[in-house]
Amino acid sequence: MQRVLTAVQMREAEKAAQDQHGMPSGLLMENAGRALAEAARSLAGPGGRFTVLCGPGNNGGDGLVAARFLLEGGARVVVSLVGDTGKLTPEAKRNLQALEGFGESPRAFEVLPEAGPGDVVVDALFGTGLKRAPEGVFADAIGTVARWRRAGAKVVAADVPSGLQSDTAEPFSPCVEADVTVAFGFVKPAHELEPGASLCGDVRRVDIGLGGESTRAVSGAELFRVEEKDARDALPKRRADSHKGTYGHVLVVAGSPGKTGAAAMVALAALRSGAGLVTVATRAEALPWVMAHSPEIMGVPLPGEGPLGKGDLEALKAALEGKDALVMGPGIPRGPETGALIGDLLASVEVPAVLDADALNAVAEDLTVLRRAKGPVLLTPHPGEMARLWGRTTKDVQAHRVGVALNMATSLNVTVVLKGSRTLIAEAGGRVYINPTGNAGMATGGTGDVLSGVCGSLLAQGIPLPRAARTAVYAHGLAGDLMAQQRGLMGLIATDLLVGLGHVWVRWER
Ligand SMILES: NC(=O)C1=CN([C@@H]2O[C@H](COP(=O)(O)OP(=O)(O)OC[C@H]3O[C@@H](n4cnc5c(N)ncnc54)[C@H](O)[C@@H]3O)[C@@H](O)[C@H]2O)[C@@H](O)CC1
Ligand SMILES: [K+]
Repeated sequence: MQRVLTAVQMREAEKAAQDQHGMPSGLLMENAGRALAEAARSLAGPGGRFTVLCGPGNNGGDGLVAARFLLEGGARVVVSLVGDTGKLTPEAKRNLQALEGFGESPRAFEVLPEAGPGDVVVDALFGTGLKRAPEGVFADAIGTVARWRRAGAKVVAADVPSGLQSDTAEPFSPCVEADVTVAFGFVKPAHELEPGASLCGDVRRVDIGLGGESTRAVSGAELFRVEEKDARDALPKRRADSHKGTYGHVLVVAGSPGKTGAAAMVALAALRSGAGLVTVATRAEALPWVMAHSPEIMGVPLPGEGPLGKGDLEALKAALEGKDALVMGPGIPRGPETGALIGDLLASVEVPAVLDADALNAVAEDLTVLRRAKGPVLLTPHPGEMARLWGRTTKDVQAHRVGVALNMATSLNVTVVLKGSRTLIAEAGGRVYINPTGNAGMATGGTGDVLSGVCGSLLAQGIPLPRAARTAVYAHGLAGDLMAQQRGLMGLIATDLLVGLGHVWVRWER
């Protein structure tokens, strides 16, 4: 799986490469600059000119190396050192001298020739060392890059587009918008999380001699990007001599009059993701409507009326007998006792449980009920539900997605799937996974119900948390990506994902 490193972890990786593998830091910069030059060359039109803007830190040093390689290849190159040249890092200074040895002296960026179609601008102003919003001459330089890009020039960013905060993926104003970003050694949160990811353009990660996955960074949360192989390898093999009992029985507690479709989508997603059997438990008045959606769905009526409460405990415990996973929440009738009911239920059974939608809103009133759970628990909030769980605004959640998901997972000892563009999967104790699949077409009612069904299905088939959650999230997003090719982002609806899941499994079963 691909590691995603923070700025502090990058420095640790650099130090480890020096101490453990004897890599001189100058060689790391040399490798970074050479890869940057290659990327720049790949974007240029015939006869295009290269403009390299270098800042005062090591990011600027990478730009100076790139300029030297471009010159060596015979390209037309102009270089500018932006800011106080007296503050250059020793490594950048050495590369400035080497560049001058090639006969190219940096100029003030204000006097550089305009760039347009066929030309390439190399943005090496700031990388992971950016500390505050770019101002003065730096802001002017970033503004100039934007003007050149509007005129048709391509922009390649060294490591991180300048102005983008590497650890949070939040841009300062102004911020470079790149066509290609060359990520040195490891990808960073800025490349993988929104809104940063959209500002990076096409991200190309290159090895520069940091020692790959063997370099263990220790500080802070461990971040990873979910890879397709990881998700695919988690799937159980369907053996020829297996039967429906081999693949688990999911109990879905979902639906109410007016929301029977939610229960049906959970159940169908579970069936379409390999579970052997799926039973829906819901109020008697809603049950026939849920079951009418598909003959494969089995049902158990919950006696009583109105919101789910403590009076439903015994019926739910009975319904859970012989089941391998529970999915609870989409479309349930919620009342003042629903949170306590969920707490009592989780305290009395050991099956893995997925809580979604109104089950999350119910436990938000008293999160401590989750601490009594006997089995593994997965929460799948969207940002609004997470805001209720955390007692803050949705905006706060979105601004601190990694930290919020990780804190919730660790403090409650559960796995958390925080939905949204680049869904996060956080496990108790410090690991957060970033999912790369999915698209804006999936911002439509019911896609969350489908996800909770896939999660429950994989859990029932014996894939443990948090791996089941990673696999489900990846597959669900990929289903959306494949179906968007047929429906368009505008036309995609939740039940399309049930078809899309089929395409995912075909692709992975090959
Ligand atoms: N860590 C590694 O292993 C490697 C890092 N390399 C490069 O080094 C970069 C990090 O270098 P640095 O730590 O020197 O950081 P940067 O080059 O990103 O920038 C740091 C410099 O900019 C100044 N600065 C920060 N924000 C500013 C602002 N808003 N206005 C004005 N000045 C500001 C700082 O005071 C410092 O002088 C990486 O992004 C990468 O490009 C590469 O050379 C290869 C190896
Ligand atoms: K940069």
